[in-house]
Amino acid sequence: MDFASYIRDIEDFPKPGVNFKDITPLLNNPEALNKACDVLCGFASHMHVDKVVGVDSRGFIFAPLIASRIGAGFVPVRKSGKLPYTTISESYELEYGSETLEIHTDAIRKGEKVLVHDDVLATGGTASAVCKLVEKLGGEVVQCNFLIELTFLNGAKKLNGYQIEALLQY
Ligand SMILES: O=P(O)(O)OC[C@H]1O[C@H](OP(=O)(O)OP(=O)(O)O)[C@H](O)[C@@H]1O
Ligand SMILES: Nc1ncnc2[nH]cnc12
Repeated sequence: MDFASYIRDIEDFPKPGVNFKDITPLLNNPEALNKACDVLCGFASHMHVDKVVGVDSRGFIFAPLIASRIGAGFVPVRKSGKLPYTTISESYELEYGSETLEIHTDAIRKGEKVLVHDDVLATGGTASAVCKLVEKLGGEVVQCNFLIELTFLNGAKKLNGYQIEALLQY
């Protein structure tokens, strides 16, 4: 399937100079949505995964679908102030700003195998902050998987040592 034909480029969003990859046309098409989910699950078919961590907010679209299909639990990592129970946090820089992410302290147990999912890997700031949160709780990141990797922003370098998979690379 030509997944790239379902990704729309939006120039200068959310800031001048950023070419935003809009995934909503892919989500809007039932066949593309289902097949994209198949591929993302396929990336993890050879490994045991206890938890799939999805990143607020676009990471929440596929992460629970992947978790449900592969028989893992889903863990939301949220922007600060949104999670109600005890949290730990990490601050980071991303392609167009800076943010703080939080995770519930009881979301991952020591030794659990964790798949980190997000829609886009750009500079890698977000995903590397998520990996730090998982590891602070004693989890082992077995894969970071994305719908889209923007290779020219070198996010993979920031995730050095982690297995990275992406459905589409630009
Ligand atoms: O690799 P990076 O440079 O860190 O960028 C990638 C992150 O940027 C986007 O999230 P954003 O913070 O825009 O939030 P959203 O999902 O709520 O739109 C995207 O969904 C990733 O989480
Ligand atoms: N260029 C981009 N398009 C969509 N999401 C992003 N997150 C960070 N950079 C992005």
